[in-house]
Amino acid sequence: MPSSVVTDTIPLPSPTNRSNLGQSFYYAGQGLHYALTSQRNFRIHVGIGTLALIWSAGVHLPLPQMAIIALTIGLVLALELVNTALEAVVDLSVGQTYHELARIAKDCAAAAVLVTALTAVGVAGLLLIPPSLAYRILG
Ligand SMILES: Nc1ncnc2c1ncn2[C@@H]1O[C@H](COP(=O)(O)OP(=O)(O)OP(=O)(O)O)[C@@H](O)[C@H]1O
Repeated sequence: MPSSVVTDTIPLPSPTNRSNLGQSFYYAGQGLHYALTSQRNFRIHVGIGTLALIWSAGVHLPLPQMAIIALTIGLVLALELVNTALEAVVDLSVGQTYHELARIAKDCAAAAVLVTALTAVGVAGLLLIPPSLAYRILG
């Protein structure tokens, strides 16, 4: 967690001020903003995902295949956000102290991101390399 994050506790606003739909989108946007500004890995995944989609469009990949690639990118980004949330909760509960369960929780969450990222690379390779080679050979 970045050292700039304020971890002091303050009272929550009353539930009525937190429960409407617009506010829910606002809070989700805040989460996205936090991940984009503080998590280097999240930015890398956004960049690679964008490149994969541009590549897909460049070789005129059919829409269903493009949708599969978009789905795997979304999965990686969503898990990266869950990983960030879990890191925050672990840090909240153990602070700066070493705890074996904290290590396991963080390592497993990081492994979950890694598994989906490797899967996304495999899927993108399978779907993008053949048409890219054909595109190159046929001009
Ligand atoms: N409180 C803790 N107790 C034990 N091990 C910890 C603890 N905090 C972190 N670790 C270990 O250090 C690793 C890195 O944790 P850290 O919180 O620095 O994540 P990070 O490197 O910021 O992850 P990311 O790059 O995804 O944000 C964890 O995967 C875990 O192995």
